[in-house]
Amino acid sequence: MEKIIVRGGQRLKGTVKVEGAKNAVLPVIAATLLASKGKCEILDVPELSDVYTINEVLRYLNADVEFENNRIIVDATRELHTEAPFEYVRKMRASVLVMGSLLARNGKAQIALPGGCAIGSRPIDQHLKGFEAMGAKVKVGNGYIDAEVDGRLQGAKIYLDFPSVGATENIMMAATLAEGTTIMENVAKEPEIVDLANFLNSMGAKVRGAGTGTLRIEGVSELHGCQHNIIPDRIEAGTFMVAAAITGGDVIVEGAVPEHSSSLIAKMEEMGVKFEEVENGLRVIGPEKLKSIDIKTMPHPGFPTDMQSQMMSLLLAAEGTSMITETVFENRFMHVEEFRRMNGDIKIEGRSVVINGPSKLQGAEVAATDLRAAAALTLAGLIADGYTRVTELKHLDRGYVNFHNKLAALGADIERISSMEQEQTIILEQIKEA
Ligand SMILES: CC(=O)N[C@H]1[C@@H](OP(=O)(O)OP(=O)(O)OC[C@H]2O[C@@H](n3ccc(=O)[nH]c3=O)[C@H](O)[C@@H]2O)O[C@H](CO)[C@@H](O)[C@@H]1O
Ligand SMILES: C=C(OP(=O)(O)O)C(=O)O
Repeated sequence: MEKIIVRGGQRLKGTVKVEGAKNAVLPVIAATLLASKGKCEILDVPELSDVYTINEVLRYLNADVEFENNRIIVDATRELHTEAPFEYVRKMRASVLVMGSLLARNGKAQIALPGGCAIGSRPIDQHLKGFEAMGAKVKVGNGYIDAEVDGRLQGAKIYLDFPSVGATENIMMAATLAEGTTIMENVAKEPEIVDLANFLNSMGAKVRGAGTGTLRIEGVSELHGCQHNIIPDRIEAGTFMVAAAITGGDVIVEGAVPEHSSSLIAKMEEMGVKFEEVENGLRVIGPEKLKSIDIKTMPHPGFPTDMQSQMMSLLLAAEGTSMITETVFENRFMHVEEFRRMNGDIKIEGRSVVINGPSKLQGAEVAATDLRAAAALTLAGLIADGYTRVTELKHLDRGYVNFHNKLAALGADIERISSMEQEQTIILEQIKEA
């Protein structure tokens, strides 16, 4: 079983470069299915397992996909198939994002029901409500969602009950080829929504209002290929900001876009972390003592749920009592038990956790419960006494490229092992040291 083994105590220093954003590239790849003419070229693509999975979904749907050197070329000009089966959707929920494109291109889509996951039940009712408003007939049965429209989708007025990122993206993609204008209200405002809208517009779509609460999409009759650079990953950037802060380090996070991380930066500044804008990124300087704060996760521009577990690591190191309230996902505290195994003083109270810091963290074997938890437990390991072993790295690989190597380059004492033999060598070293 693969593990990350990290020994705490090193102050991080140096420069780390962030990759293209996972949550931007997945919808952009799904949107390439809309191009019935020409190829799409996507640059700054991170080499993540999720990217390989969505590429497989596209190939299954009869598109050609080449992926090399952080560049993807998609040719989706042939007639497309209409089904995304469970074997892909189970691996990665974002596979449902092909539904809007398929409905718009083919008038038909069959997608396996995604089901729940480690962070909550994650229904897709808002996606389906949007497709129905545009004239699709949606049936759910035998583990599949079947959506079909007679002729073209029709522009509609759609109000989302919650600013869901996935529903905003899926409906926006479908609306680009609809007849007439679609107005979407209470939509998500994440930077990844803006990136997708920019990509669609480069393909010939007419999407206005991305980044605000209302989107206006004038349908066009066809879309073509184009070239697009993916925005930097604000969650990976934020994870390295926390790595710098938790170790009292001094790190330049190259590619970090301050406006994409303003809530995170504001909360870390409240804790005493210093930020300096530098060319191409942000310098992050950790203080000697971190102050406790309260956090509530919210849709953008509120505090991102995808940084909640990493901030939990940081708050474990802060002086005093902090509270984190999770409002986006109903079950995103699975990592709390793992932090407790490291001697973290955390209590769950409904949708909040109370953290009494600073905890004297101890190395332990801990299991990642989702991709951000994998990163967060590794961050805690950077300051824990002794060795921390993080398992279930398949989660980490969904969202981070070369995480351990990037931390090692900043001075962390960390390695990733893939065999019992390697682990035994490390245990022998530990025994010798003790
Ligand atoms: C690939 C991708 O971009 N993933 C991100 C995306 O996930 P995702 O797009 O799945 O997240 P949503 O914004 O849709 O979900 C937020 C909340 O809305 C609920 N909901 C959503 C849709 C729906 O039809 N009905 C409904 O009830 C969900 O169960 C959840 O509680 O945004 C999340 C919120 O910022 C991030 O944590 C994920 O990293
Ligand atoms: C929850 C996340 O992603 P996904 O929606 O792909 O599960 C995440 O990136 O933290």
